[in-house]
Amino acid sequence: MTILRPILVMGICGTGKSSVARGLASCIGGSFIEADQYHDASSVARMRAGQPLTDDMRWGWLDRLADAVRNAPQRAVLACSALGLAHRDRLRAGAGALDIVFLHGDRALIEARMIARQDHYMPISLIDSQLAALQPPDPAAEGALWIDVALPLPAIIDIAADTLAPQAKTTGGETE
Ligand SMILES: Nc1ncnc2c1ncn2[C@@H]1O[C@H](COP(=O)(O)OP(=O)(O)O)[C@@H](O)[C@H]1O
Ligand SMILES: O=C(O)[C@H](O)[C@@H](O)[C@H](O)[C@H](O)COP(=O)(O)O
Repeated sequence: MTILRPILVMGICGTGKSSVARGLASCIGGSFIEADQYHDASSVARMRAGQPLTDDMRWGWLDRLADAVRNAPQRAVLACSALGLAHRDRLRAGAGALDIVFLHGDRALIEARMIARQDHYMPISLIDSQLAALQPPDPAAEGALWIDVALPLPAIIDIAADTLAPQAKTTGGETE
């Protein structure tokens, strides 16, 4: 039996983390984990008010996420911004080594998608602080697959599944 690494789908707000991670988990028989659901209420209120989180507000959140990844019944597929190297290191400290899908793209495109997105607490004004905090993951050192979000969602999911879980994709399951 092969031990597969959990998958982190990361990027700034509006890049499609939730959409890609949900679709990828469904495609490979993994467990989708949505980081937005692990914030405490004060963090959500702060972002809703247009204030970025500080690292002190992020550590506990990242630790809860690492627990969720470790305890996932199937291969975890985590949608989480994980903008900085220190944030990813914190996840890895609790959850072990990760495969990474890094969603990146044109700022204007991402902004347009955030404007079109309904019912989300994250204001468009936080794009700038997200970009300032972003430390793109090194493809070699961190094992990160970079995908341009200009691609259609099904194509992004296909590339990620083909690269990170080809057997699960073709067999419809992870056990072997
Ligand atoms: N590849 C894509 N092409 C077109 N629209 C997309 C794509 N990925 C995501 N979207 C849309 O963009 C918006 C932001 O996606 P979402 O998954 O909420 O991003 P994030 O979780 O990174 O904030 C949503 O309305 C989603 O339906
Ligand atoms: O989908 C989004 O818009 C983001 O994922 C957002 O909801 C997330 O909660 C923040 O990114 C907080 O975390 P950071 O400030 O560490 O990115």
